Amino acid sequence: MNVQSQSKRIIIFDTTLRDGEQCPGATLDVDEKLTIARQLARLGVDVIEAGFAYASPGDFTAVQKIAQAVGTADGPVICSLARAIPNDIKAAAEALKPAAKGRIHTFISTSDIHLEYQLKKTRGEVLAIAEEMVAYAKSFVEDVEFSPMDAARSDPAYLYQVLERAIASGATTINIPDTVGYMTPSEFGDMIRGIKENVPNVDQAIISVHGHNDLGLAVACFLEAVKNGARQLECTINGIGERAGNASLEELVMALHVRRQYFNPFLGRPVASDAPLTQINTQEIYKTSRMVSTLTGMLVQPNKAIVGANAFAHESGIHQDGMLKNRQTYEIMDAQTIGLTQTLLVLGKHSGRNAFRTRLKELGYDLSEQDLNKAFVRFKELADKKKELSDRDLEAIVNDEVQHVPELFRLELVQVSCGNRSCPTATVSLTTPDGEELTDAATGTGPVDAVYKAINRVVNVPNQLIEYSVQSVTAGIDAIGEVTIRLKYGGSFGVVPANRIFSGHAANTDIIVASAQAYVNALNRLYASLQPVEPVATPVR
Ligand SMILES: CC(=O)SCCNC(=O)CCNC(=O)[C@H](O)C(C)(C)COP(=O)(O)OP(=O)(O)OC[C@H]1O[C@@H](n2cnc3c(N)ncnc32)[C@H](O)[C@@H]1OP(=O)(O)O
Ligand SMILES: CC(C)C(=O)C(=O)O
Ligand SMILES: [Mg+2]
Repeated sequence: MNVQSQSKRIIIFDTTLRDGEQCPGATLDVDEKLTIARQLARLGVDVIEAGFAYASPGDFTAVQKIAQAVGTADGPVICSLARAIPNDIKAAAEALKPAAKGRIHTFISTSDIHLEYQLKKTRGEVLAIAEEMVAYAKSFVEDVEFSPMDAARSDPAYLYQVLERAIASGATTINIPDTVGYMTPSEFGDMIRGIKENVPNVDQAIISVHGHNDLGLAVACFLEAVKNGARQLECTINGIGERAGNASLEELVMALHVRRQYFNPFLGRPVASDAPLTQINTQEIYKTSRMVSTLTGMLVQPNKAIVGANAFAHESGIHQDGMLKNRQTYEIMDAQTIGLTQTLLVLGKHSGRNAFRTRLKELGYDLSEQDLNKAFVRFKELADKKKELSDRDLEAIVNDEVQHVPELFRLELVQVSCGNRSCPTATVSLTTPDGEELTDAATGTGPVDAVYKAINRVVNVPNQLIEYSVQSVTAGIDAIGEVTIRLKYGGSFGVVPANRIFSGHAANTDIIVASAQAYVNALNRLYASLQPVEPVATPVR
């Protein structure tokens, strides 16, 4: 059998639930592990290393439950780690029983430093243990993986010998770990080529790689390994794991996806083939990343490749301009490929007019060139003070700088009666655009609601209040209350874009008065925008 050369695709072995969980503070309970395992199956990983069954009763149960619930015939292989010790292997075999496809992953160190100080054993003793324990694991399951721990710092001649014996004893996957993240990519590639060339029975097993990110090189090492014959990659979601973490699944998968034509020849495929190199459903990547981050409490740094908050966000004007003209000017992947809805154009001090105009249009403002320039000056001034400008900031800029709304309706009087034993009632008087003073009253769920209902009876423009906020701008009992209102047009004249928001703003020591003024302010903007096409006015009493 020539297992290795038959494999024209890359097997993704996820160890988030084993090595990933080994990072300080990332401990998961059984249910959390099960939740992640289900998501890993949706993501399409080939193998889930569900835990280290011997390590604790909780890990045993987690491996067992995952084997039962996720390890179905058409699901992933479920794997448990085990030291090269009979009791570890027995526990792994027992926990994996419910899995349709179970794998025991047994390991023992091969570097002199580990042999001398950790295991206190000779090379000959470790060779014999490896051989014996692989055979023992094989007595339980067909699928056995063997790892010579700290392979990267092991004497190559000894490493070849151990691997040959492990394969002869039944290992179907030989996994080559850079346990301490020491190697450079070309050295790692050379190590894999050395194994291919010097382990006589290597074709009877899949060559796998496992690596850590102590020098930030794990993914780069793995890609060199693929070029030299590795066909299984052991990795974790968000790259979590022991110390600086493991090689990150999303980075590996997307590197192989985006650059598949570069990697094709190394897998014996035609260069131009567009067929995926892994069976990962890339659209599940972002969701899986969020889930792992939430459940482990391990935050993802914003500039993390693929899944960081900034991975598909652009702030600088030149990039945003390019993106708006053609996404490929500044992106090598489509955000949708990893399950995000879209690329983000973040408006900040580095942004330019094109992105500013585009976002305003999305918010329903189609400004003339002159107005746009005016608003843009204000935008840059504000952006110097704030890291990121929200849609609300943009609305405020346009409202203040561009739309000098005439005071069509003017608040003359607002009076409320409320308390714990009375129904909140408000009376308002407004001067209308025709100069007439109208008064009306209404009851509501509270004083502000009553005021707004009374104002609506006078103004008579259908609208939907979508935000009301009140904040104090000075300290103490006599603080000034600042009220901000956001509303949408609720009618059907068809002249106001459906997404257009009208904001109103007012400050007063009496928050009921501030609320009434802010509302009238927003209604004036809405009313003004309706005027040229359809005179709604003539308030009906
Ligand atoms: C590179 C890796 O990621 S390896 C996996 C690391 N993961 C973990 O260690 C998490 C789970 N571990 C545990 O829960 C515990 O360490 C246990 C249950 C496995 C063992 O606990 P203890 O019996 O108390 O041993 P302890 O952890 O103190 O020491 C490890 C022992 O295993 C031995 N050992 C380490 N690796 C191996 C191996 N691959 N095969 C055989 N023996 C090993 C060590 O030499 C040491 O033996 P000693 O006690 O005779 O000196
Ligand atoms: C158990 C082995 C594969 C490991 O995690 C390592 O060497 O880093
Ligand atoms: Mg590891």
